[in-house]
Amino acid sequence: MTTKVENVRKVFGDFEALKSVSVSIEEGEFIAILGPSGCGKTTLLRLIAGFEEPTAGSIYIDNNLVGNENHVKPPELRNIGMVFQSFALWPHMKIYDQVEFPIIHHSSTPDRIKSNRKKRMETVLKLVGLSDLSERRPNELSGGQKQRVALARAIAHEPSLLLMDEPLSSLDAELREEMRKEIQILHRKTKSTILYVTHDQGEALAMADRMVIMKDGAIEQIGTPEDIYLRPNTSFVASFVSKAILIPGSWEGSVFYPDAAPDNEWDGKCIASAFKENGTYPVRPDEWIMSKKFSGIQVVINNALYQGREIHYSATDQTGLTVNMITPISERYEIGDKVSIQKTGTKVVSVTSTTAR
Ligand SMILES: Nc1ncnc2c1ncn2[C@@H]1O[C@H](COP(=O)(O)OP(=O)(O)OP(=O)(O)O)[C@@H](O)[C@H]1O
Repeated sequence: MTTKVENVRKVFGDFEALKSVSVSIEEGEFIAILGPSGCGKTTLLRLIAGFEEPTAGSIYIDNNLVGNENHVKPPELRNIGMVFQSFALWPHMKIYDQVEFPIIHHSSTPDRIKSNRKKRMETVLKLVGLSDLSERRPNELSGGQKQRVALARAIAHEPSLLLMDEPLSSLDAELREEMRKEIQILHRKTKSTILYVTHDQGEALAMADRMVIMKDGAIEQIGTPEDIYLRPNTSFVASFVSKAILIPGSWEGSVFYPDAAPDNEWDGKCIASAFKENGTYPVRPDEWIMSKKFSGIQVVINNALYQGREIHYSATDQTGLTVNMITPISERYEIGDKVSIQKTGTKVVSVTSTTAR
């Protein structure tokens, strides 16, 4: 019962919004699609939903061909549920009727649900905590409650695939956090397959079983959150997801020598070949250590943001490269301080310095 996108291309006029995208989603998986604005996330979701026709390639849901350049099965005949960023609720309809709508009208709704409609409605409304509000209309609900109606409507007919397009983007930070948890609980309870579009890396890292990282209409990397965060395959994934900076230097096998501190040796066994080919090493802000006592890349601190448990420093090296660092609160430096920075795990070369604090 997988969903498969095979070599799907989508062209609008003379603009190629998707360039031969392929991805296979297993039953019950939570997949987050992450990428900058305009990279084709929504287009991919709309193609899977059946709102768009592929220019080339094929889409399969539950092993059935649902779309290619000659044939597009309409959304209501695909076994899917959808949640949009705008909620898309009908203003004059009671919550109960909104949630019941797909059970009655989707031809893919299983007969056991159609014939036990009342029971299913009780279950779904309870699952999203709306049992007491079902007689209300959308204008009588808060943002979070409306979001839950949209979720309930999307899952009521037990779709095999749930498509969510930035479903939390119109909620404030607190509600967003709460709804994130609810979606995760819902996923665990319903075991539905979820395709979740977002451009919030924290959200994707926290929620997904696997992440699909897109750029310019193509997939850059597919992997678990840990793979993507710790072992990016491309410069784009390293900087977009992990906020890594690419340090220039030279590679000898799996050892890296940064240009700015060539006596330092960085272990690069887990670094992808793309970085070895372009002579860089990706370092995340939390991977730096700073000191006046060891030899490393010399930088001058130009900004320090106190964040309670940690400090976010920004510093510039002699070439003008700006490095962002997150360090424990115990390490305090002033703006204008000259310090050495090294990647954690590097063999430390001590220097005798009278300026050491
Ligand atoms: N119907 C259309 N006609 C022409 N161009 C379109 C159409 N739909 C999308 N595009 C273009 O295709 C590209 C991908 O759009 P899409 O909405 O998929 O991006 P996105 O990654 O979801 O972006 P965002 O995060 O801003 O929602 C964009 O450049 C967009 O302008």
